[in-house]
Amino acid sequence: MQSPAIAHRRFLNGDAAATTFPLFRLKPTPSIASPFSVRMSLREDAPSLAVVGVTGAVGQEFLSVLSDRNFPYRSIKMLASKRSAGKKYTFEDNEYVVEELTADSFKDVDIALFSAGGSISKEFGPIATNCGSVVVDNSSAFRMDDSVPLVIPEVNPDAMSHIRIGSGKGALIANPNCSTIICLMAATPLHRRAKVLRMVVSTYQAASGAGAAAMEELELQTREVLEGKRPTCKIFKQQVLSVLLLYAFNLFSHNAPVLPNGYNEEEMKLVKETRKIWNDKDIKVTATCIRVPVMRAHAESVNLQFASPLDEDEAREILKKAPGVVVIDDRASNHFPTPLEVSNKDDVAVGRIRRDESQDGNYGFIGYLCLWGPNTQGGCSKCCPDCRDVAVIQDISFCQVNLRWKNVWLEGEAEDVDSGC
Ligand SMILES: NC(=O)C1=CN([C@@H]2O[C@H](COP(=O)(O)OP(=O)(O)OC[C@H]3O[C@@H](n4cnc5c(N)ncnc54)[C@H](OP(=O)(O)O)[C@@H]3O)[C@@H](O)[C@H]2O)C=CC1
Ligand SMILES: N[C@@H](CC(=O)OP(=O)(O)O)C(=O)O
Repeated sequence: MQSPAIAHRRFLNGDAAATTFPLFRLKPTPSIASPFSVRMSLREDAPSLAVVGVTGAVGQEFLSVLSDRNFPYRSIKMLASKRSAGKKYTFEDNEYVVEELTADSFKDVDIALFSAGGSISKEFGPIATNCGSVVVDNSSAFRMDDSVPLVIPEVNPDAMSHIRIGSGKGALIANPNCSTIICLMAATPLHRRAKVLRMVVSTYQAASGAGAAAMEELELQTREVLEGKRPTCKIFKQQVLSVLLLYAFNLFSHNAPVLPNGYNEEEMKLVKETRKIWNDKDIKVTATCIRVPVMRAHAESVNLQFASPLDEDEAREILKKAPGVVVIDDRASNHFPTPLEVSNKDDVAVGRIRRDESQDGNYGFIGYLCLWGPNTQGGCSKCCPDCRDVAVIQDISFCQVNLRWKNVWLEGEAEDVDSGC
């Protein structure tokens, strides 16, 4: 049996020889470059970037999206732990050496994309902003900090409208949890029309959300089980007793720690982050998060209760027009979103759209969402030279690389600020 290509490896294995991008591409329809298209990503007038956690699943996805979007940059620093220092990657025909992340890493860095875990963000995020970098942080470290915007570009871009890249003034932008992003990408357009009072979410989360090691373990365990071998279990453990969990051919409650109220942290992120992003402390949200043996692309069932009636057909039309959302909802052929179908696609796919018959009138709605990784809706990361919208990277699913910073880059003159670096 041939090994399925795991896209997170596309820049990995760079130890000895430089790795050429891309090792694996899962894009169903490879784009055919127009004879007139000119790659303009590497350019002197573009921001300098740093990717913190570049060797990880999310970091690799950052690189992939930067490349796919033709994101403009004048330089990229590839940063990871001491373990990875010295690894070489080839990205867009240039060779890079992974550097150890240190307090000196952010000199002259305009945009720092962080995906090395919460503790690294807590330690190095402020260092980077003091150096004048705009940090897009994928961890949960600053999400609930009142002074830090928690942004889904399609939902609440205004929350970061005051931030300017290249101004010399650093800033932090937090990326929501992947399950929150998926849910709100679809629920927000409906919320704007009929006001959501209550939301019940059940998730089916892929291995990718747990990092590169979990993806590798799922693949390995699957092989071992099929070959009749004892499966290797290292990644997922039960809380307290540390009993190891078999992931292949199984599913279990999300591996995030369970809190005293019985919810796990992943579930409570959905609750708290929704309130912050919608700026609505009264919104009622309840969630159940489950890890399923799918390599990538999270799925969710979302049940909404509205303040005003909303007709099913109108809901479908709203979703069809929603930025970053695609409707796959063919009842006749039982064709709805699947993780495999959305893998490597940009949009949140929504299907199973139907009135909730357990609620009176048209006040209830059920949908099923599926999403993989990068989500840029009409993002200007294509970067025509006069384009003033620049993509923003944000993390969706395991990468949630959804870079759409409205009017952040190329706006205003850089101020002469002493960054202290
Ligand atoms: N917003 C969201 O929904 C999601 C956010 N995330 C965030 O991204 C983080 C990374 O996820 P993922 O890529 O899946 O994890 P991986 O385990 O695949 O990668 C971890 C990365 O962090 C780096 N790292 C670890 N320790 C250090 C250190 N001391 N100094 C510098 N770099 C270090 C690793 O480098 P090395 O290879 O050298 O060890 C590696 O590049 C998560 O911890 C989470 O905070 C992840 C998934 C979803
Ligand atoms: N949401 C990821 C875990 C994660 O990294 O979440 P967060 O970004 O909130 O730390 C998952 O699928 O498990």
